[in-house]
Amino acid sequence: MKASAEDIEGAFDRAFAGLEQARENHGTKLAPREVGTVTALSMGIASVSGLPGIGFEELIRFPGDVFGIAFNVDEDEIGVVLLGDYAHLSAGDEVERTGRVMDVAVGDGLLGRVIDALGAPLDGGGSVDAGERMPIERPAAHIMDRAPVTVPLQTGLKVIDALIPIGRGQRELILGDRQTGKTAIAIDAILNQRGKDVVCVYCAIGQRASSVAKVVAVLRDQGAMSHTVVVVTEGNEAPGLAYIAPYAATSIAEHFMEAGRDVLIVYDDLTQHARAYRELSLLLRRPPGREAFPGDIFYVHSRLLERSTRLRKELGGGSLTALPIIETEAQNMSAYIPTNLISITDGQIVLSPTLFELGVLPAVDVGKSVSRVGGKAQRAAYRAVAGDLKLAYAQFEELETFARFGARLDDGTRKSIEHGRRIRACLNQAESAPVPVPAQIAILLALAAGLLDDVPIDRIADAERTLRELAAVIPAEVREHLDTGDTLSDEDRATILDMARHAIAAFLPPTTPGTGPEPEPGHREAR
Ligand SMILES: Nc1ncnc2c1ncn2[C@@H]1O[C@H](COP(=O)(O)OP(=O)(O)OP(=O)(O)O)[C@@H](O)[C@H]1O
Repeated sequence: MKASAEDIEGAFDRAFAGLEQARENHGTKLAPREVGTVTALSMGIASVSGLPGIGFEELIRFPGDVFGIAFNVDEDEIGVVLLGDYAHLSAGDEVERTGRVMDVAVGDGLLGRVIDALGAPLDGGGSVDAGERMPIERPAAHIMDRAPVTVPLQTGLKVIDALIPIGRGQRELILGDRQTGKTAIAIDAILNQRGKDVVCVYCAIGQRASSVAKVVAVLRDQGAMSHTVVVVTEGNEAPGLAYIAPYAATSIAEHFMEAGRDVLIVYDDLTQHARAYRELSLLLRRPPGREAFPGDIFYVHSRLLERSTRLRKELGGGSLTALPIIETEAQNMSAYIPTNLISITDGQIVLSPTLFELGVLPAVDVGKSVSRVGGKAQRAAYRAVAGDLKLAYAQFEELETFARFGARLDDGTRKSIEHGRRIRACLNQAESAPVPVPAQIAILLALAAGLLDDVPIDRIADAERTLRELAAVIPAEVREHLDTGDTLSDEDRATILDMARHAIAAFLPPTTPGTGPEPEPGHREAR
């Protein structure tokens, strides 16, 4: 006898009811499990078939708890970026959809920790105690949720705080050839946030383990780890990890920002990030463009850096300041990645190997460096002297070339060169030795007033140190004005200059009675 449609339907209903009963009896939930198969493997990439419902950037689980991100989603094959050691995988392995995108642990529990791009601890300090997880890719804050950059982020480096100031919420690129002190500048900026309620995230991308260990040791020795999270991917790891590291680090930083805190993030460096992405794209057979980078490399970096901002007061008023680092080759700032990043960021600090060799440290090329929004955030006391100093320094850099040829110089030119030399010497600064604001102001005021012009150049370093120490004895009410960022009154300025004049007197050359030292007629008194 043939079964009627009703009979078949009834049989299905009974079967489902049975299943439902079984589920209830066992207290379990039935969930579909979508599995596919690995069809091919190459360096850090797997091709997978049999997952028709997969979403873009969905996380896929491979055997041995290795995860991968669905990057190329085609009709019958998926290109997956592997996040971890893939040596044990082979074609034919079964993979499983997870139904979620890549996320990372965030929260206060991460402070003081060194973790990898997946959030696993690398410092041997036990599991990471984090309250929440956040996706690594998140939309940047809406334009109406952003506030203007008006609060300075002091780096403790005189040359930057005075001439290329950075504001909270700004993105300032650090670029230079290899071994020109790029990392040193970023680390000094982190060290200077001690006791200032600024959380720092240092993201090392594709670096040597020894370099990262050195940075972590400096942060630890100098007491800066308590406010810092370090996210690390090493050069020998899967390129997928290097690719996700800055996004994961940004989510960690954003969590603090959204809780109303000020955050500083350092990406060291995005050249390695771009190379990792190029490697992945070429393996995924995406068409190469300029310098073999894929066409969307600009978008990769712009969507990362757009997440740095300052939020409106109603949203907590937190900020995320980014210091991305880029390595140039033979000072070529017009290569693809440097030009992209220069156009994405709000300014750049350019480091010069020539200055580095001359012992001008930090080797900042002031002429090529710029901060497009930081000027508005700079403290008034700096602003009063920064313009004159920058002009005098730029003039000096131009004239210095002539002086090298041994040309005969007129008095005015010679004076400008001597003044410029003293500015350069005073802006010199050792590594890991940030200078507090009052000390910086004392030095800059003395410089702008020409007080140091008669000090022999070989004694400038000592005179600068004396001025730095002077900051400790500046009267409390003047210090208060310096700390709050108020405009310095004429009296405040006169007090500081008087103290500086006395302190510097010890470094002036001995003069025959009645002949000097003259009160530098060529120089303007500080306003
Ligand atoms: N202000 C400074 N005073 C003295 N030494 C410095 C200073 N800044 C950097 N250095 C030294 O210069 C060297 C290079 O510095 P750093 O590692 O920061 O450069 P980098 O450009 O980040 O290098 P890489 O290209 O390897 O990333 C280091 O040995 C560092 O100690």
